[in-house]
Amino acid sequence: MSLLSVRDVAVARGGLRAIEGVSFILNAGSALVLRGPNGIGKTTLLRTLTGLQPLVAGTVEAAPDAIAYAGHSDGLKPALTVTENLRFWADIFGSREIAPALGAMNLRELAARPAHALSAGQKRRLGLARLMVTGRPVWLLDEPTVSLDHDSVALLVSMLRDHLGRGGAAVIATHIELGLPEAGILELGTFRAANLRCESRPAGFNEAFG
Ligand SMILES: Nc1ncnc2c1ncn2[C@@H]1O[C@H](COP(=O)(O)OP(=O)(O)OP(=O)(O)O)[C@@H](O)[C@H]1O
Repeated sequence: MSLLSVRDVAVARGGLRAIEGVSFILNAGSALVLRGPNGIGKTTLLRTLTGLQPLVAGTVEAAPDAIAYAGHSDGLKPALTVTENLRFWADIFGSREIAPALGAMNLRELAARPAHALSAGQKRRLGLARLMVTGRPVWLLDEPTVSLDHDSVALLVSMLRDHLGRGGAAVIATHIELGLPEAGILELGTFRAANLRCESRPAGFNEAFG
């Protein structure tokens, strides 16, 4: 089942076209890693897919309220504790429980600590745990490993795998090797990008279709 369909998309930032010709289909259980040099337009593409800025060209199809975005900012409420932050977002998204999210990113021991008193990596873990309480199937992640130590990157990958295993999907912009070999890879170059179809398959599944 296709969760996100991106066809011949072009995006722009600051009035300048960043990239164009981006096409991929993301099916349930699949992940796509966006790669490319600084400034090529990975953030711009994710922001556009999320709906934070308009498309320059092309089409993006996803079910209503299917997308959860984790950008560079963790989007935390500094005065609220870890638990209260997750409860806040759970209430917004209509989720019932936050315990799995606390566990997934190893936040139980920090549950009562205000977000302003967390380290950078701990804040990032909380920001990522928020994805789980959205209940949304398509996660768009912009440099999710920033500030994370080795063990926390492993937690993120484990959380991603669980999400994919439950029929979710993810697009991840990252400069590091995540250790998620089942993910497709989209290399972004100036004004062009490879076309991909990402399906739920056990191993690497890059497949050109355009
Ligand atoms: N607020 C802004 N106003 C104008 N131009 C911007 C703005 N933010 C980014 N840009 C420009 O848009 C282009 C794409 O930036 P973008 O942040 O999407 O790149 P990126 O691939 O995510 O980079 P990085 O790997 O450094 O995170 C760059 O040339 C950048 O200078």
